[in-house]
Amino acid sequence: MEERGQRSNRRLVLVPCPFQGHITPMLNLGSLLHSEGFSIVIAHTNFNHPDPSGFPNFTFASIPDCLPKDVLSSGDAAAIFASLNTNCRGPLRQVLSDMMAKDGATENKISCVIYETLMYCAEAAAHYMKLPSMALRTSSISTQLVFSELPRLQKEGYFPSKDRSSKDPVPGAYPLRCKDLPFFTTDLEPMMQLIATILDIRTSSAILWNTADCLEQQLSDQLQKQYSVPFISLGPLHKVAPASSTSILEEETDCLLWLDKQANDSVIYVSLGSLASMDEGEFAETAWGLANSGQPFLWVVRPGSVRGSEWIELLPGGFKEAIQETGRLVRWAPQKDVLAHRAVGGFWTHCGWNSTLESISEGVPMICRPCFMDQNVNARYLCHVWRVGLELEGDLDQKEIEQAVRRLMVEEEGKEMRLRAVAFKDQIELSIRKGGSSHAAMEELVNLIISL
Ligand SMILES: O=c1ccn([C@@H]2O[C@H](COP(=O)(O)OP(=O)(O)O[C@H]3O[C@H](CO)[C@@H](O)[C@H](O)[C@H]3O)[C@@H](O)[C@H]2O)c(=O)[nH]1
Repeated sequence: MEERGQRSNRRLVLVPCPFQGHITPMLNLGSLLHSEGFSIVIAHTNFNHPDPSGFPNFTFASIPDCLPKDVLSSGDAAAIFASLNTNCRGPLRQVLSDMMAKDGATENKISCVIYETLMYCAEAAAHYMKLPSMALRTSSISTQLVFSELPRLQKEGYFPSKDRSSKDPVPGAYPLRCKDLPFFTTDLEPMMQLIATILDIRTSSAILWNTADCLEQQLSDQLQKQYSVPFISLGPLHKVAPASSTSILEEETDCLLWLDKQANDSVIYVSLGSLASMDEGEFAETAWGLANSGQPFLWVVRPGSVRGSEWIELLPGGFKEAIQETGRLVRWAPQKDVLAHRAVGGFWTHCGWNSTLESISEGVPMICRPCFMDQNVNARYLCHVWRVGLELEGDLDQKEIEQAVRRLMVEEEGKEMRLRAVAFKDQIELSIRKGGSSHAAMEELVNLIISL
């Protein structure tokens, strides 16, 4: 087998999708492959480009995405990804071609293009340039399995669900109920087309997953039957290859000092990730629900995440005074450090896949409040299959929030969830060590790249 020291002339071009929850796992993957001796190039869009200063060992190549402002501000995922892929196809081909021309007769060659499936134009660009490629999925295998069932469920009338609160089981999609099927905030047909494109791996040599076997092995075996290329489950990538900060927003790290002053497992951390938002009424209910729960809380209110305001202008009167002792609000937190802090005993999450993995990896149980897309599926698995979360359903109501916080943080039910979450944390730690499944997956990936 090729020695690690001989691999630096093998260049890997990584193409992330330019949103926080997608950039992070790709940069983690880059760090992992760099530690295996490969040279890493990040081919990124101008929009939301990652900060190269945290990655002195990587080369960064910019792709002009020309993403129109009105498409971006529409929040229409299908339109945004259609535009990104159409606009980036030519420039990405050019970036690859320039790199290959520069390489000339030297030994430093592109061994593989690894792209996030939402940047599917990279598969076509790599194929056109006769370069091998691999796809990285940044959401769960359970979600992909459900995505693959959507055309059938649409035909059978289960999707999109007519009643978004229906708890009727979905035939052939255990453990999902109608309300757990992915929820799209925009037109259905363009989203179905986008999903079909993501599912359709044409020329790539493997699908890489940011997941761990202790969570999704059975689902992986099931979905693998639909594909001829191997699945490689490398995650959780933030544990396997912690990269320096990949945050697009500035982290308010002094909240860690505030956490230092709190008792073990006492704080509920609240964050809806990088995209989800709430309206003014939901914001007020959340504020009072947290304040009245009696538990200390650290709440991320991302600028712009409360519709109609810049930041926290819409906080109800009297709230700031009420939480002086117990609460802390930040714009953006160092989430992984927060979840790893001994004082944090629970996480109210929107169930984005990164947040899900980051919480489970630290043994932190969750209040699950999914907003859209894959988050409903993740929430169902968290609450029903892995049993490390409780669901906060229906319209947000301060009394119900108070109750959910107490169930998770104080009551027996929450303690049992914490024990199960800690058991997953232990399994994950084993899986990333030598002899574990994610470690073995990394070796498989290295060998596959070398063999291409
Ligand atoms: O204050 C904060 C809040 C979040 N994060 C980080 O931001 C990321 C958020 O990712 P995720 O939890 O996956 O949520 P989204 O940003 O909403 O991610 C998008 O991408 C995910 C991966 O494909 C999908 O699962 C989600 O549904 C989709 O909305 C995580 O790594 C967090 O650690 C911080 O660092 N600080």
